[in-house]
Amino acid sequence: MVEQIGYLNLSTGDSLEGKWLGSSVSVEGEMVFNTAMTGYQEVMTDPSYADQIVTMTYPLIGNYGFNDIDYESVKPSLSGLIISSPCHTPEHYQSNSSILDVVKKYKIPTLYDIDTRALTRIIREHGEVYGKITTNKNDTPVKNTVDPDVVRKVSVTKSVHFKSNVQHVNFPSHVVVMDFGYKHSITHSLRDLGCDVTVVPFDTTLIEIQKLNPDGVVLSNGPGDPKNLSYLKNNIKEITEYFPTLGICLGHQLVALAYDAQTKRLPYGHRGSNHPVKDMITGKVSITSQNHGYVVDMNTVNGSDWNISHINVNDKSVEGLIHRTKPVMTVQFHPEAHPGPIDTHAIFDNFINQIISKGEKQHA
Ligand SMILES: NC(=O)CC[C@H](N)C(=O)O
Repeated sequence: MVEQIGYLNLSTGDSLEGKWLGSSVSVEGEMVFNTAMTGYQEVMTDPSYADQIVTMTYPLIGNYGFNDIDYESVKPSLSGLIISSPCHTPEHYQSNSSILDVVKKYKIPTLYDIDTRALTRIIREHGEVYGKITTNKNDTPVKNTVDPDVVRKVSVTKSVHFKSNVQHVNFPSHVVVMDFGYKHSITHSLRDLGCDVTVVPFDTTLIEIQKLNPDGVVLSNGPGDPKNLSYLKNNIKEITEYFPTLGICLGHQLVALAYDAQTKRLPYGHRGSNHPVKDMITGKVSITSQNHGYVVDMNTVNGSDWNISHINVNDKSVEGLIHRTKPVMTVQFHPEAHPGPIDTHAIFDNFINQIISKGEKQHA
């Protein structure tokens, strides 16, 4: 195989030389890094990475291949991928393709033989970094290549219905998932607990959701700066006033914005599968899967309406909110995991318990 040289040019002025994996297609994006040691398939197919170039800090990528089960979306949305060593001889009983097959099939611009740990240090030092994968060493990236309307690119445009995976459950549960770029594991988790699920476009109104007659609503994860969706504030607030609601990641940030809290950019994001989070009610610390560049600013949360339910142990940022009177809870981390530990999977059980026990008070 003839190895073709490619460059990752950064808005910091740095240029890193690597080799193209698959075809040499130039692309720009926001530089982010993920520290998970496994789960590259789930990371590459999580729609929250749209418009971003993802650097995997773990050096060997592709060693257990790709399978049909672990796709988190229909197709990858990330702009580009940066790795150290691709494995061309995967070993796993479920594997049916290699990293090279996948980046070729989905035309993901990818460079390898890059010192991803050195690159991560640059991102950590500068915080907001944009990059261009290119064959031209002198091609400089444009500042901020994240489309303010990026969620529209990954959301469904028509609703999709899924049946529960469980035959006999003793409660009727139909959950609407508002799709800001949802990971399939969120719907799998709900269906495994006995819920029928309808995934609806991100801008579906309360009235349209009421016509579907769900028992609860989940606001999904998704890409971009949550403030770009501030125009949905009133609709999201109305939904939380009417239905038991669970917000996950972007969904959590949007509920906070709907109640006049503010979000802010983290210095370089939390992306990986070993982020410790403390449950402020039980005191228990769980290891969580995370992928976010923004957080809710603790000082702007209205304490008379909301309790902070979870805190990040490392940087003390807000990781969860629970409404004092309404059945509304939100988490910044990923209870559905994929990749990462399932320590916080009970968040879904809590949500279903909220649906069951909400009584009449929400519509009053
Ligand atoms: N995974 C997500 O939902 C990410 C939320 C948001 N785009 C952020 O980066 O903070």
